[in-house]
Amino acid sequence: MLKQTAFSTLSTLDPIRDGFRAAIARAVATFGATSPNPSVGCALLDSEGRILTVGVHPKAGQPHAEAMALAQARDTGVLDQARMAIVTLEPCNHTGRTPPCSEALRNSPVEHVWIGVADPTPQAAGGAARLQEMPGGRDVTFLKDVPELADLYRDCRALLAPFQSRVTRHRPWISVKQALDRDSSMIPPVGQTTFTSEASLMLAHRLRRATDAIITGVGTVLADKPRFTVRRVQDHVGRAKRLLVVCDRHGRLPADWKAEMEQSGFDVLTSTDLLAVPAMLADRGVNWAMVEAGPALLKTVSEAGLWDDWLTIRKDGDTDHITLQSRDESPLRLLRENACSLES
Ligand SMILES: NC(=O)C1=CN([C@@H]2O[C@H](COP(=O)(O)OP(=O)(O)OC[C@H]3O[C@@H](n4cnc5c(N)ncnc54)[C@H](OP(=O)(O)O)[C@@H]3O)[C@@H](O)[C@H]2O)C=CC1
Ligand SMILES: Nc1c(N[C@@H]2O[C@H](COP(=O)(O)O)[C@@H](O)[C@H]2O)[nH]c(=O)[nH]c1=O
Repeated sequence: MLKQTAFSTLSTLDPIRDGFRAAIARAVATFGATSPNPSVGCALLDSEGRILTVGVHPKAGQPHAEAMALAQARDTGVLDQARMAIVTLEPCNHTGRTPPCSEALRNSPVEHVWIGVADPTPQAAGGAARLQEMPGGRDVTFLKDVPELADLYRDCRALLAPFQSRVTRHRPWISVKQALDRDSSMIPPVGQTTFTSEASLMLAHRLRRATDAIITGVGTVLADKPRFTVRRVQDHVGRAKRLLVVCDRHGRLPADWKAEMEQSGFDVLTSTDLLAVPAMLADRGVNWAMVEAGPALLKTVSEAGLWDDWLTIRKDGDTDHITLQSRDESPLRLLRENACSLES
């Protein structure tokens, strides 16, 4: 049952749940497009809990999710019906590249703001307090205070995890994707660079789309001459250049392959020290990086605890057996669970 407020006409949390689900699903599709900013979604609901519109932050420098949702509602003539805003991240309270979302919501008919997670940056935090400030204050509820919506709180943390990782740990969220053949070998048959199923490759390409950087080893480059492009799913239109870090201690990286990769939209960097790569990527605004490397580099990644989630795709008959080792707030779990929203 909802806490009764002067304006609350809802008798269940279902519309709030649906609003968060829609905002999260749409925001998941922006993974890989927003860095150095986070992926954020905002749903506007009317007094009956019907979703009026869902907005996302499409790209750094463009409007935030709240501003997008309010603009969409205005453009479609439903803004005056908006009573609740559901945002996966606390509305910002500062003038950055765009004006504060706390003010935009205060200037709207929205009476109640539901917030997924608090903003982890000191510059942007304070939006909830500003929304509640009298006179003209709005009701604010944080998901962490609603035990019935704990699953959505977890999903909002997963949505923010790449950004949160960069700003609080100065390293991107790091996802490993490892394909294993039936005999547990990572080495593809002669003449091939991959051996997993079409569905698994689709997931691998979704992960490429969602991440800002790929970390690989020079052994993989020499063996496979991989393309590392996003092919099986539609990539973000006009996305920033993706980074490719090749761990290479002895300058073995072929110059012609590097030039080809740069032509196909990568910024290619080399590193002689894998352990220094996370901070180097964070310096460049990378929120989420994936590792596509052979057994030698993966051994160090594992031993150094340099990963946040680890996807193992094991060939198993005609299908593959996929396991994900991760913490609660894994964005890769969220990506898998919301796969259909990526194709829309
Ligand atoms: N199944 C799968 O998921 C995948 C399979 N593969 C397969 O793996 C094989 C290649 O594996 P492998 O030879 O192990 O290649 P890797 O991609 O693991 O690259 C190994 C190289 O990385 C460099 N390196 C290792 N540790 C560090 C470190 N701490 N800092 C900096 N550089 C480091 C070393 O370069 P240096 O020699 O300069 O010291 C080493 O030779 C290929 O057959 C490929 O097809 C590749 C990717 C994924
Ligand atoms: N073998 C293997 C993978 N291997 C990774 O994919 C790279 C090839 O990428 P591309 O050139 O873009 O097709 C290869 O070099 C290695 O990094 N990936 C998988 O999803 N499944 C697989 O079975």
